[in-house]
Amino acid sequence: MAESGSSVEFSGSLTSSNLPPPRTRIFKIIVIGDSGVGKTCLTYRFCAGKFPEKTEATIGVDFRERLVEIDGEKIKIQLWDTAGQERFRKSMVQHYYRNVHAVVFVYDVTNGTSFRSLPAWIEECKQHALGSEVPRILVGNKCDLQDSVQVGTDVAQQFADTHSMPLFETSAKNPNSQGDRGNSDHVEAIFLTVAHKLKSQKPLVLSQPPVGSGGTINLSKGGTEGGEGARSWGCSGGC
Ligand SMILES: Nc1nc2c(ncn2[C@@H]2O[C@H](COP(=O)(O)OP(=O)(O)OP(=O)(O)O)[C@@H](O)[C@H]2O)c(=O)[nH]1
Repeated sequence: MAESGSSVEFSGSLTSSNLPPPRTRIFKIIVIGDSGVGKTCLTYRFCAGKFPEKTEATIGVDFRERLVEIDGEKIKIQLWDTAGQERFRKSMVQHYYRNVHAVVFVYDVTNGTSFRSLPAWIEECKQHALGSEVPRILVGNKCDLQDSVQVGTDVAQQFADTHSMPLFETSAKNPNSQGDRGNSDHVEAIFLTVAHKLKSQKPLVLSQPPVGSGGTINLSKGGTEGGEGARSWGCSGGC
């Protein structure tokens, strides 16, 4: 299959037997926020269908993907789980801000500092040409820890409105903890909502996640179990 931008020479007549298979669209969604807010758990929850038994701080970026079918079309949702710790992210930043279709900002409802960091994360996205024209959502995670909540829904909703983002409060650990959601999986609904929005916007097709021209893609990171298609990307040297 040709990569985007290259041409394919084709001779002979096109019949249903020699037509190339339809390409699967890939939506690249980056997940951003302070260290420990639950980005790995949320992405794992969506791609592997469960809460990971243990996680370690993400180094560089991990990506997980899941094939879904929306209105009869198979779509690959690729979630890029970025490192929250500055020391683990700076070499990779250029890589994960390329060809992004949507951004998910995450804070921890039990950690006011993670909420107050959001303007800085929004600013970093803007500096990489990801402003309000790119679909963005705000997720308040760890709602299962009801006795420790520091960031109320009203203040979060006000922030989301100011930045024209929908707000979702959820829990990667107990995704059914939202009373109004009954037995449905709230984490699932959040990412599928983003995918529906992207599908209606007919975004770019990517054949593969972009691999940086410089540096080494390092397929090693302990700690998290992989979801469907889970890979871990660390980058060393010249990234
Ligand atoms: N109670 C509860 N704990 C959670 C939830 N989501 C994540 N955690 C816990 O929070 C800790 C950090 O979760 P991670 O998913 O590794 O956080 P992260 O944002 O990926 O962190 P970095 O990789 O350092 O950026 C882990 O101990 C998780 O088990 C949740 O919804 N509820």
